[in-house]
Amino acid sequence: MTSEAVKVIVRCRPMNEREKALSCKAVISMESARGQCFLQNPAAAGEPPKQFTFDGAYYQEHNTEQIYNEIAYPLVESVTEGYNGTIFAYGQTGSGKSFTMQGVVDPSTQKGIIPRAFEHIFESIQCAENAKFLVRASYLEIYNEDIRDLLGADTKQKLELKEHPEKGVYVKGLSLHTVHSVVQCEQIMETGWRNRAVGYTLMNKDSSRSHSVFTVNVEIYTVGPVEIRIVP
Ligand SMILES: Nc1ncnc2c1ncn2[C@@H]1O[C@H](COP(=O)(O)OP(=O)(O)OP(=O)(O)O)[C@@H](O)[C@H]1O
Repeated sequence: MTSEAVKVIVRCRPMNEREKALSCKAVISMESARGQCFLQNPAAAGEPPKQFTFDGAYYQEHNTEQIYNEIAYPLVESVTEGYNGTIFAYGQTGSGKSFTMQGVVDPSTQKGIIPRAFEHIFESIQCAENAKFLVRASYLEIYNEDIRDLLGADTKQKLELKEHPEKGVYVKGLSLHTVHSVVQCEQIMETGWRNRAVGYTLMNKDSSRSHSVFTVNVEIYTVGPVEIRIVP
């Protein structure tokens, strides 16, 4: 387990074509080894930059493989051991949340955190001795305060947020899909992705315009001394 319960990292993407065409200047610089990020006010060039420190600072040349290995790997590893974990991407439209979480196939170093987590989980399952696993996935979207099941029979139907005294907060009626392989996980991710509300913003022509939560639920049945750990 890592020492801290919550880690915060920052990632800066390269300029897009629109920003290049407008001759935009980068106001961010980073000292990645120290997790430091510097913001220069372009209207006050003489002033020292504002400085922020994170658990990780990833600049334009860094890729998702590095971010996964350094940040996500220990968290996903702990999930395969029976703990809960969440990876949460936050940022304005066009900042690269989908690029980091979902990623691209080419180059392979930029494959997203979600497909990397699939591979990681199924590799752990293959290596595990004396344990059986049940892996299920769900994918929901929050758009204009409404919750929709991206993998449900009716993806337009609004679902309700409920609270259970033992289970905690949950979405009533959200479908759970049993998956047996990385390929099945990828298919589910693609299906859900196609059902998301997309649109155009000035910053991003393929903006998702919504929040989404992809959950992998791993149940571990240890064979031998009776022990069952359920990871929602
Ligand atoms: N690290 C990166 N390297 C190269 N291209 C990137 C990087 N991050 C983002 N991009 C590109 O920038 C564009 C916007 O990224 P993305 O769609 O991931 O933003 P987003 O934060 O998910 O936006 P929205 O909230 O509008 O859905 C995409 O074309 C994506 O390919």
